[in-house]
Amino acid sequence: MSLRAENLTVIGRLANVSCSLERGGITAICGPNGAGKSTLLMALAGLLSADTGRAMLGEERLVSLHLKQRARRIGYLPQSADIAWDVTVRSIVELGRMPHGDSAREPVDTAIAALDLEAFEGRRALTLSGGERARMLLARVLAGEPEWILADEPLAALDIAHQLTLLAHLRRQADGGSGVVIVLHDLALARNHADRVIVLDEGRVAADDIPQRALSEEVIAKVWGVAARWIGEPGAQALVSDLSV
Ligand SMILES: Nc1ncnc2c1ncn2[C@@H]1O[C@H](COP(=O)(O)OP(=O)(O)OP(=O)(O)O)[C@@H](O)[C@H]1O
Repeated sequence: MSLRAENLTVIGRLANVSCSLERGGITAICGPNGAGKSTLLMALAGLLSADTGRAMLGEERLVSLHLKQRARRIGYLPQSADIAWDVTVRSIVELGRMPHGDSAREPVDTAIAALDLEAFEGRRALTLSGGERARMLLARVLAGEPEWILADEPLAALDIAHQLTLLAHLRRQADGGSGVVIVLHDLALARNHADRVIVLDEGRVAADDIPQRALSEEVIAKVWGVAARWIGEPGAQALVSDLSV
């Protein structure tokens, strides 16, 4: 069942954006600051109504889906999430089960293990570092076992080892049939790990393709205004830029 944006316009933020995503892969949304990435992700999560156009899950309009039903199918991780309660890490992860009305042990344990949080389970959530907190909040999303995982910059606060662990976990979710959509600023991570990349520029789709084409040196020069080139083996490439440009 596809997740789609159909001619979505949010005035001042997105202009006539269309895309159709299928489960079973990782899609990265990239673009400069203010390009509309978070706005598109929120619309695809059903959290924002468009001025014109619509976001659809299969044949249903996302904004008309019942909240609980939508939360069961789409797990959304915002860019910066504050924790309001002084409770344990495990209790926060268990909140991911709310749409199901249970606190089933197995998915909570799996999510905690996937994010390498076993040692923190009993800790008060408010005492975690930024990266640990980011892992906990993603574990909460995973505990809900949604069909779609939509995450806004989930790797930003993570060290390289946890970035790679998390990407491997998202890959397993995608291989298992989930749809994974992540906003990424790190173009090398997008190029090396996504199956597809949507590049936004000033609220419009500048590219929507396999990473090699969507993040070509030409697209990067046009959209980011940076002269950069890819080096290294396919799947393990780095982007180098000339600082004098
Ligand atoms: N609630 C809002 N009301 C009005 N304008 C907004 C609102 N949220 C974001 N914008 C504007 O919409 C545009 C797109 O914002 P958005 O957060 O989607 O960009 P982004 O690509 O995710 O940026 P970044 O990389 O900086 O996180 C920006 O110009 C932003 O200032």
